[in-house]
Amino acid sequence: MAPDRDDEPRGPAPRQPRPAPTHLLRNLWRLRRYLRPYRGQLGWLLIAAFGATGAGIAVPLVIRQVVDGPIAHRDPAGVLQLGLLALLLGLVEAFLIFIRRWAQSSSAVGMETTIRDDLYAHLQRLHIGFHDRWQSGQLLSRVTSDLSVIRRFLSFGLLFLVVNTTTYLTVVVLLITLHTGLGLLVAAGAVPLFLASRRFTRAYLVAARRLQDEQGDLATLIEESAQGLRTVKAFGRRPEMVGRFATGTRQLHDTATGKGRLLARTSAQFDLLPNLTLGAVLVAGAVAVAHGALTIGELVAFVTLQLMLIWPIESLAWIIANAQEAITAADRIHEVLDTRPTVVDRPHAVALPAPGPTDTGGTLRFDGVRFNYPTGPAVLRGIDLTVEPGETLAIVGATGCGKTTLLSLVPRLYDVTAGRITLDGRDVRDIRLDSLRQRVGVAFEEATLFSMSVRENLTLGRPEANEDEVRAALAVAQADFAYDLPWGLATRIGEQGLSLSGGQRQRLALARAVLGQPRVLVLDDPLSALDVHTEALVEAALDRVLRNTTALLVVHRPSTVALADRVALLADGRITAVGTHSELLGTVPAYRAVLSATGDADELGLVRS
Ligand SMILES: Nc1ncnc2c1ncn2[C@@H]1O[C@H](COP(=O)(O)OP(=O)(O)OP(=O)(O)O)[C@@H](O)[C@H]1O
Repeated sequence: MAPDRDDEPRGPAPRQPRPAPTHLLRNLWRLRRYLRPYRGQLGWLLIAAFGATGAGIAVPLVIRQVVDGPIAHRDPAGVLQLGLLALLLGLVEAFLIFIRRWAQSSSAVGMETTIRDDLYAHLQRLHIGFHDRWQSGQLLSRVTSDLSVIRRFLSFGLLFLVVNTTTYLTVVVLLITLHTGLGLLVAAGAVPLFLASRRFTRAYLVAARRLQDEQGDLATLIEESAQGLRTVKAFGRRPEMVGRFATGTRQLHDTATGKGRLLARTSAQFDLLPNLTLGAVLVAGAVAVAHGALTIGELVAFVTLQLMLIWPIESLAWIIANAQEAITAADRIHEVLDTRPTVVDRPHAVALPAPGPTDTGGTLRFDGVRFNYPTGPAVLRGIDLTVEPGETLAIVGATGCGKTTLLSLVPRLYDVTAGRITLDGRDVRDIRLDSLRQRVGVAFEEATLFSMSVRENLTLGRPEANEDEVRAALAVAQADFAYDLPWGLATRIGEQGLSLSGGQRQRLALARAVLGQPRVLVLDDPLSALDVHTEALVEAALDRVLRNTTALLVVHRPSTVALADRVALLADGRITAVGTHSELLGTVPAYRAVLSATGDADELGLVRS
């Protein structure tokens, strides 16, 4: 529904103003494309469903024949004949129900899988800005519980809606044919049914959406506390977290109870109605039989047929509830599917030629680059900077001045708001994203590892890397410890790499960045978690890699500045000074102030000498 929501404020789950029900229905309708591959199966499903219903409806008509014919005329052979026909109809009904259920389950699960795959692929395509704003629990609940709701509706709710409505209309028409007055009495029951359904639909829609949103909030809370478990325990905040969770579950409980009560109230009304009309029909039917306006066989057939209306009417509340949940779930899913990725290939974007073995880094240039996050003030207000091929440029600046942001623009995790960044003279937006990201190796301060093997983590961006390249990358990052893990590089590391130390994670992330010698390296304080000794070893090894690579390096510690050929000072969204470390140390007091705030005087002196 919302086409692109980049302008929305950052915050908890993006919540939508309540859209009109017709608008919501459209989102459910749009999912019909997922039904297309199952057209054949669905055709069989409908034929089987209608056939089974037809066989069921025919049984009371056979009963009428039995009562008014062979039984009235004491003809045992006729009873046997019609009895066998009723049995046959019963068998046909059972067989068709089996076919329906079989077609139903395989097509519904298939559709759910396809939508889930599409949703996940779309989430991967979406820009970082989208993920900044959306709680992961809200995404998780969409990919899991919302899709299950839709599957339930497509496999049961929708089918029963069609079959039960058809059954209802067919039976009512048959009842009117059998006896107009009694038939119209039954048909009149549709009016209160319609009014109650309308009221229920409106209220249930709101409750269903609220429950789904709250489930998403709770999933976020679980995910956050699982990830931050160490912090929570270390600060002794367990009771608070348990309290927060209890508040969330209480809220969810109240909404679910309210929703359940709404359904129970309406179901009771729907249960009452067919029984009231049945009572009225029995009394009026007996009178009609007494006056000879109806045969006993017709009354038996009438009542048996009327009994067939009980399930369609009683199940109506459940079907409406299921449909409302599916409508809101489809709406929530389209909130994601309708968000267009903003960082995409431009129409004429080109792939860069494959780098040769003797290639060195390319020229990286920032040209009047400005950037602000959608909801914040300008972070970068006009950056002009050139990093020559093979040069290493360190970015130094006070905390929060925009160093990480500046680095994120190179592999296009975000796009510049104004100005441009070029690689060998070509705007990075004119380079195909996959090609650009192959050329640019990245390691951020927060080393993100996935719950897969060490090797898979290392070769994430370069699955084709061979054993020697992996070994070389691990050597640069001083991460040979990976070979000593229980299963070597095949060792599966826990979620977020939590089974490793911070320094080990950081070294693996650095190895991943340098794997395959990318032309441009973007490193955000890549050595911050290392001890002084390991840092020195990594620096020595990294120094060799950096000679052939254009590198942009965020540096907090003076010791890491040693890796850089030149340093740029970032302040107030601009580059206020560029030079060698010793030049800036001698001539720019702001530079010295920033570095002395992060490193000790000895370190400063060490680098100066
Ligand atoms: N995803 C985001 N959405 C909105 N604002 C953000 C986002 N990420 C960072 N910011 C803001 O942008 C500014 C620059 O952040 P950035 O992380 O680039 O600074 P930094 O210089 O790398 O900080 P540090 O040295 O502490 O790592 C900060 O004011 C921060 O609050």
